[in-house]
Amino acid sequence: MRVSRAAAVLNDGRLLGSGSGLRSLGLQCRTSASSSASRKWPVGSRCFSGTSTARTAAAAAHAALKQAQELAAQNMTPEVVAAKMSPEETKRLSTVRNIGIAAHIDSGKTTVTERVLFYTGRVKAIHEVRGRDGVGAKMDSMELERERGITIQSAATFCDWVKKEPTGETNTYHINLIDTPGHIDFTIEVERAMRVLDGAVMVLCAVSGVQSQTITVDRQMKRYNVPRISFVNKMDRMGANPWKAVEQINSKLKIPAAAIQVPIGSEKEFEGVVDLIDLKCIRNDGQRGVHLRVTNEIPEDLKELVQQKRQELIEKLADVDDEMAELFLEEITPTPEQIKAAIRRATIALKFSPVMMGSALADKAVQPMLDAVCDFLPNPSNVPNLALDRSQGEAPVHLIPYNALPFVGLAFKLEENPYGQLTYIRVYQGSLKKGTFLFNTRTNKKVRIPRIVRMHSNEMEDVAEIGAGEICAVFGVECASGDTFTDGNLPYTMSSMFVPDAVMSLSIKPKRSSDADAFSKAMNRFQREDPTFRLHVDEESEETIISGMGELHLEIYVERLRREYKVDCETGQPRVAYRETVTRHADYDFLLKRQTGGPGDFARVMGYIEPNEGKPEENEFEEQVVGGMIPDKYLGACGKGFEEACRKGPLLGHKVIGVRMIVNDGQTHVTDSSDYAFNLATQMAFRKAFEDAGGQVLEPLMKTTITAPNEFQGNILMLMNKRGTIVDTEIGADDFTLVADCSLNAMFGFSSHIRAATQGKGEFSMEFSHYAPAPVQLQKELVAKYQKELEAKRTK
Ligand SMILES: Nc1nc2c(ncn2[C@@H]2O[C@H](COP(=O)(O)OP(=O)(O)OP(=O)(O)O)[C@@H](O)[C@H]2O)c(=O)[nH]1
Repeated sequence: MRVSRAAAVLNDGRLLGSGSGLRSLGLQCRTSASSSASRKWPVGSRCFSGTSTARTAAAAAHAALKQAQELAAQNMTPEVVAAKMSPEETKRLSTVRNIGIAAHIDSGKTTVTERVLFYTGRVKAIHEVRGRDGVGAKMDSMELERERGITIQSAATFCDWVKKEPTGETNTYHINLIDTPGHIDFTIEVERAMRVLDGAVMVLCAVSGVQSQTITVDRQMKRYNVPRISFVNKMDRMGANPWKAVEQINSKLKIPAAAIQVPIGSEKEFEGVVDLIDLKCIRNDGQRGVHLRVTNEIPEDLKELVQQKRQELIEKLADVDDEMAELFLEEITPTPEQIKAAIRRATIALKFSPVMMGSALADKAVQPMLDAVCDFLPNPSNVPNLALDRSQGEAPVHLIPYNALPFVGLAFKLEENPYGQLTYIRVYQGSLKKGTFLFNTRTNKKVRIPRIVRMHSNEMEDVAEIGAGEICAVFGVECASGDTFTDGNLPYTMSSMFVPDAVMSLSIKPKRSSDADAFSKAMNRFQREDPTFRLHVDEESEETIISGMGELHLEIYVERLRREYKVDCETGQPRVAYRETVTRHADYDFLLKRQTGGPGDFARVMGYIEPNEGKPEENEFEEQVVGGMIPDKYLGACGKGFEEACRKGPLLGHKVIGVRMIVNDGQTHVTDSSDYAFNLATQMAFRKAFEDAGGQVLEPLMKTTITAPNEFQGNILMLMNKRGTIVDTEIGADDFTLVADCSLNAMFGFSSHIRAATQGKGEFSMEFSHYAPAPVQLQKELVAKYQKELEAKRTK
């Protein structure tokens, strides 16, 4: 028997399944295989019976299930899926876009989104981020966001874009849009957006180009195979250079990219763009640039550049697209339609990113970017979406965004608002009607959907039904972030998103004891909404500890407590989330024998602990007892004892990871043995063996990306030598990028060091990479401090 429960509990916060299995099957997957053991579901086991209406419903459900499984059983490309859909479905889906806007901090995501909402008629007036009118951008609805001018939570909205096609006809595209935060501390917001979106607009600053956080966002887009177009914003700024951004997308992000526009004028004189595909000039006119003035006359001084950049675009496309390569080899000049089709194919195939440019703040060239969203980003049927069929050993199956098929959706975000709990759902298959029942595949519970809304930042619009491939929010549904919902007939589950481990913690307590209720209410809510925010009570110090992705992340929650719940808190110093592990094999033989009058406690456990080879962040418990020396009924208690011991390591009281514990022998007593005794004996045996097995403190290493002008390279190298291991450097024409694995401990206060070393021109971003042994001296100091604290408590 293999008890894997310990691993499941201890690995909270890790990637829920890796997806590599699917990839190795040759499937381009956007999901990852869940590793959880599956209960086998008999297909169609939830049958209707009784009335004839019910029987008709049962027959319909059965037919739909069969159709879904037949379609899913074929290894379909999105084209085949599209061919199977009715013309009405194909038409509906062809105009749906689910997109995210993601970028480095302050690149202008929110400002761009505000223009998108204005030009699509979603908002009547434009309000700027930290604008003088004091209103703030629509998508930064939280008071804190407006005050600080940063996005903390991703916000969803939708709008309709009426696109003029080259033929003169118009098509209305329905765009679901998510504006995501730029700060790494709120990275979970980007992760969950990427998990459910079909495409993205990557915004870059025309002066800074690819920045440290652009690289992180790029990794997230790659993790979920999200096709993207790029928008070089801030073309009105001094020093704007879109060509540097294009070069850096190619060199730093390693994505073949080419501009599809050329700027007309630059900096303060920036007027608009020349479209390299249709060879037209596009300028904005009217208040807030609502009108587009499109002309065929290309300014004389731009003609050569336009020629050169158009040729570069065609050559780049020929590198990544077969049809374009053929035309290129035959020296045929492609038509605008052929170029557009090649860009669309290559973008959706993740081989290319078309680059546009403009200035959101100056209301210039945003509309062509919206056209590009429709032209080049996929509709929901263009990207494969997989679920796991639990009736077939979790075999991957394609979901088809077809309204008539049984429902499958993923709850990707929870949020509490004054009307109750709101759950954001991406509908992958089937449609969702108000009042219907859905089945939560994790809890096996049926839930009624009383209300469906479409979100527009913090406002909402009620709808009666939402179609396949769309995003909506529902009220009154008890669930967790990442739960799969089906109609109850499909034994499908979808994998969830990547949840990074918390790396920083601090102690917190309300200043007034009367605030305890409000405090715990707020904490419950924050934890439900944000899987990277955790809370626990330290048993020894009895302190409440919150942990998260960084100082800003925790600071924002402390501030939200004060503002939204009127709870003022005292906080301790930020602490690093260390881990503990073992370095070698050690045997144990532990006897617990206590007689304190009445029934005693007796349990003997024998075996060994060792490093969990190949799984350094997981724990595993295994029993190899022969001859029933420990009966089955106590082995479960041993497993639990191991889990409990791993929650609080012997060295520092931090979590234990990467340890395997084997129980292979033991002894019981007729009257004094119990679950309690075996649980306790295992914990004590573990603690003792931990010492013999070379216990070690691990510290989080952060993948740190630094970008700065080239002249500061020496200074940065000096800074980093003390802090970590440099894993990559890349020197561009003006600035360089350095990637290093740094100990989080060494990074406290790093922002002021980097500012001093680069005259404020350098910047950095950090994300958790892995755990590694802490320096020996630090380990000694930490252990000594912890043991002293324990001793002080014992003698108190
Ligand atoms: N000059 C210039 N400034 C811009 C432009 N777009 C945005 N800005 C300014 O850049 C700053 C940041 O803009 P935001 O839209 O908040 O950027 P963001 O990427 O959403 O920021 P975070 O979500 O906090 O990462 C604001 O002061 C904007 O007014 C632009 O096209 N030109």
